[in-house]
Amino acid sequence: MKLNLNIQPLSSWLNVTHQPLVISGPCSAETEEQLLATARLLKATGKVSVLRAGIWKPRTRPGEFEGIGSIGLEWLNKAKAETGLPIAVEVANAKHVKEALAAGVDILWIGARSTVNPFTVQEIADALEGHDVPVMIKNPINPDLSLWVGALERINRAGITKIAAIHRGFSSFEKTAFRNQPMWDLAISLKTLIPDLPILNDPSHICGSRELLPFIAQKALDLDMQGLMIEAHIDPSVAWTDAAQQVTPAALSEMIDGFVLRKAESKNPEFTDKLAVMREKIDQIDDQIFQKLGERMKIVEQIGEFKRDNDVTILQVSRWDEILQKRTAYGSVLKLEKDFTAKILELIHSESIRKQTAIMNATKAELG
Ligand SMILES: O=C(O)C(=O)C[C@]1(C(=O)O)C=C[C@@H](O)C=C1
Repeated sequence: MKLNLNIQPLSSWLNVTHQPLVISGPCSAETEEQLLATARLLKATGKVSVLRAGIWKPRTRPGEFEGIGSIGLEWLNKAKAETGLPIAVEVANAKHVKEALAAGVDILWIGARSTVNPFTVQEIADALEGHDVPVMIKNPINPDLSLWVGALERINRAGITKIAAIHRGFSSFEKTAFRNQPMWDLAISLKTLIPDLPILNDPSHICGSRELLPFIAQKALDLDMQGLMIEAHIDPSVAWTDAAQQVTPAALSEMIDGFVLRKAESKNPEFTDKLAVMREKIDQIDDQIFQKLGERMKIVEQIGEFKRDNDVTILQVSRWDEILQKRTAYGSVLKLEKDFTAKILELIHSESIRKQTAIMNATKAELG
């Protein structure tokens, strides 16, 4: 399924001065000096297209630094005047939107803790009505694609067509090396649902620590994401917020130099010919897989009828266990990941159960 949003291509509203698009700046604007010094160095790299800074910070606990507030808009404008970089800030309510628009902020973004709440997103959307400002929408903290889509729709319905999504990872109880789980599948599903939507990646919030940044940023680029938002600070060791995930402008510049830029397609005929041959093979194999799945389901239906006529239960735990063990072992011989095999088998089993349940519950009339 595709969703129809009225979206302008990123290139029509954002001047990307260096590939890939990098939006950078401190997690928080702390002082005028810190912001200006960071902005100057970022500009000097020649690799940053937009300056970002948080001035209203949604913090988990009260009493933490909650952002420098509106004065930060003046500092951002000074940085803009000096460097020529367009400026971006996070907005979380109508008051923020009004102040940011009055200050001439070039790009607004909605944070993960706001996207999660449709009331907040609607309040922001209402405040945006009649303005032609670009808006970037981070994924909600929880892995709920509909909430993310809903937020994009609300902003789009307010008449905003310069829209992008930002993938910043998802909160989870699971303890891993990441601060927020990337769950790439969700970003891929969003792109599949709204192909015109530019999606940027925010490796800083996914990683939570600067060491992992290049790996996640490269993966995002390899997944054809259209840009990166990476936090940078003149001296991350003394940053007031998110010190572990910020990098110096020099480190950012080095990281960008290390990226391998891959294009979505190649026009080289040698490449396209070989790819076409390999894709033809994939098409044939997929046809065979579906043919076999269809055949399997026919037998599952026959078993369902047989069970119904003999009053035998649908679920057969020991048989299914036997299948799981055999197929998993065979899968690993074929170098298939255990997880992958398990997911496919689970899907097949639940479809078998669905089909047999329908057969068991069919009325005599339906059976003919
Ligand atoms: O073997 C059966 O009894 C079936 O109905 C087939 C099947 C399967 O899909 O392989 C389906 C449901 C059972 O739980 C076990 C296996």
